[in-house]
Amino acid sequence: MQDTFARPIVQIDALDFGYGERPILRHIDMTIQRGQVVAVMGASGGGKTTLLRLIGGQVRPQRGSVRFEGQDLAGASQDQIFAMRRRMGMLFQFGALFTDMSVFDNVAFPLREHTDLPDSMIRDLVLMKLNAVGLRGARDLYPAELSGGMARRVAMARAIALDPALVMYDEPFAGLDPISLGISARLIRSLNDALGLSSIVVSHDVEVTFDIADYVYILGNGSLIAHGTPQQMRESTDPLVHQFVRGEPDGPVHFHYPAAAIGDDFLRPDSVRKERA
Ligand SMILES: Nc1ncnc2c1ncn2[C@@H]1O[C@H](COP(=O)(O)OP(=O)(O)OP(=O)(O)O)[C@@H](O)[C@H]1O
Repeated sequence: MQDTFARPIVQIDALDFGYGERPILRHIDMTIQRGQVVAVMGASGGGKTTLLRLIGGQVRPQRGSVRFEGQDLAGASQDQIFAMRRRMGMLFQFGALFTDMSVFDNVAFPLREHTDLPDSMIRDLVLMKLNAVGLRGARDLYPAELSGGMARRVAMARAIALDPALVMYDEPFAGLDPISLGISARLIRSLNDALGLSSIVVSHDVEVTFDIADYVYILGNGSLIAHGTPQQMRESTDPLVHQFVRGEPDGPVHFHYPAAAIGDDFLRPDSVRKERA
């Protein structure tokens, strides 16, 4: 019993992954401890969403392993992967609610899809989840009638509908105003603690994410460049971490994708003529 609680919910070892020939993630080691909110951060296109897809078993590593609750996804059958996925709640970028369904039906959807529970029990479970995100009273509204922050909270209620062990949030704060952003962040933390979940939050918002995270992994150029507590990240003297934490435009990570010198691309009609010839 002791071991079950001590064992990390997700363990990633020496993982390499690429789409086709193109490497995306290199030699990733990561541990998500039970009960924690863990942030995965880093520059756009760095492979954060891909990492969530690897944990969800939607794609498989080329090398290394991903274990969920001790079970290696690589050796798992499709049925075992489906069973594992039922223990994971996912909230994708912008929540993606079904627009033709009410708030109630959106949250009921995974329960109707994955269980044989009677309607009366589904009703109670949906109202409990909506209550947890403060929207029990909004059950009959449709997504078009919700603010961005409310829609995000409905998506959270749906992500926890099946009582998952792990919830993965992909950019949960994207496009939210500062107040809704603060509410969503506090909610991720309080749902995690009240329901005994473990959470992974992919986000670009350093301040708010550091506020709620127990541990942070920072990805850069496909590799892990740093990990530690938010405090350790803030105090880091590593120039990459420093640039990331402070959102500085200049530093080891360049704003421009590698390109020819500006003088070679502009202001030289002769070179344009040469290219066209
Ligand atoms: N299905 C796919 N097939 C091929 N390449 C893909 C696929 N999905 C993503 N990529 C590429 O993999 C790289 C990593 O993408 P990913 O979405 O994981 O990054 P990210 O860190 O989540 O980015 P962002 O912060 O902008 O959402 C990107 O260059 C992207 O173009």
